Amino acid sequence: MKTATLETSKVKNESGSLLRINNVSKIYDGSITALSDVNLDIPEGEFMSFVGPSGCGKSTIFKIIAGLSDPTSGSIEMVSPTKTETMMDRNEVGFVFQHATLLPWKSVLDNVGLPLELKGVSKKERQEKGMEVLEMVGLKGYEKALPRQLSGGMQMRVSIARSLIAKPKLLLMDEPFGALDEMTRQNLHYELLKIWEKTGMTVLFITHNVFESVFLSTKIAVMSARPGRITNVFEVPPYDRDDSFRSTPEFSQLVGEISKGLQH
Ligand SMILES: Nc1ncnc2c1ncn2[C@@H]1O[C@H](COP(=O)(O)OP(=O)(O)OP(=O)(O)O)[C@@H](O)[C@H]1O
Repeated sequence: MKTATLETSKVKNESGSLLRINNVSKIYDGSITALSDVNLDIPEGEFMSFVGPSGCGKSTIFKIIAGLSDPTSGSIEMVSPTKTETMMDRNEVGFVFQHATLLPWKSVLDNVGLPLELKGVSKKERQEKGMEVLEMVGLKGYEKALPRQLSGGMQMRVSIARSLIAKPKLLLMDEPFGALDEMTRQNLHYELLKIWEKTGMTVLFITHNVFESVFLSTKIAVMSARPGRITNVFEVPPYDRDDSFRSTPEFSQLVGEISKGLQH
C-alpha cells in the first residue's frame, strides 16, 4: 500500500476563522426541523469532518454554506480580513458529491473545465488549468478519455479535479468516497491530504465512517440525531498521516471516543 507522510500541522490554524455558522436552524416545509441552533467556528486551513446519524442535517449544513439553501434563522459568514461576506459572492466554494456526476459525452478534460466554461473562460485557459488539476489528482494521460472508460475511483478523481479548477478557498465534500472499495478509498485519502496540504484550502468533509474521519481530519464535528446540533468537536493532533497511523493506540482511542459520542 502507498504511504504518504504529511506534516499536517504546517497548514492548519494560522490565520483565524474562515467561516462562522451563527445559530443556524433549518425547518423544511414548515414542520421538519433539520437543524436547530447550529454554531460553529471553522478556522482557515482546517480539515473538518462532520459525522452523525443519517438524517441529522449534515448535507443541509453544506447546502446552506454553499448558498444553495437559505437557513430558516441564523447566518453563515465568511470572515475576511477586511469585511464579512457570503462565500458564494466570492465564488470560492467547491463541491464534491458522493457520485462523480460527470457528463458522459464530454472528455475528462472537458468535464474538469466545466466550471470555467460556465464562467466564459477561453478553451485554451480551461485546458491549461484542466491539465494542472488532472496532474494533481494523478490522472495525467487520461484527459481524452470518456467517463465510462474510467473506474469509479478515477471518476471520483475527475470530480475532485473539477472542484479544484477554480481554486476554491473552501471545499465541501459530501461523502465523496462512500461508494468506493476500501483500497481505492485509502489511496484517495492520501491524494486528498496531499492536495489539501499543497493548496492550504479549508476542507469540510461529510462521512459515516469514523475511521475515515480520524485519518483525514484536524477536527471532527459530531452531530446529534434530528434536529441536528453539534454535540462535540474533537481535535485530532497533527500526527503524520501514513499507514502506521491507523494502527496506533491514539487512532483507536479517538475512533472509540467519537463512536461513543455518536451514541448520545
Ligand atoms: N428538501 C427537503 N425537503 C424536506 N425535507 C428535507 C429536505 N432535505 C432534507 N430534508 C430532511 O431534513 C433532514 C436532514 O436531511 P439531510 O439530508 O441534511 O441529512 P444528512 O445528515 O445529510 O443525511 P444522510 O446522512 O442520510 O445523508 C432529514 O430528515 C431529511 O429528510
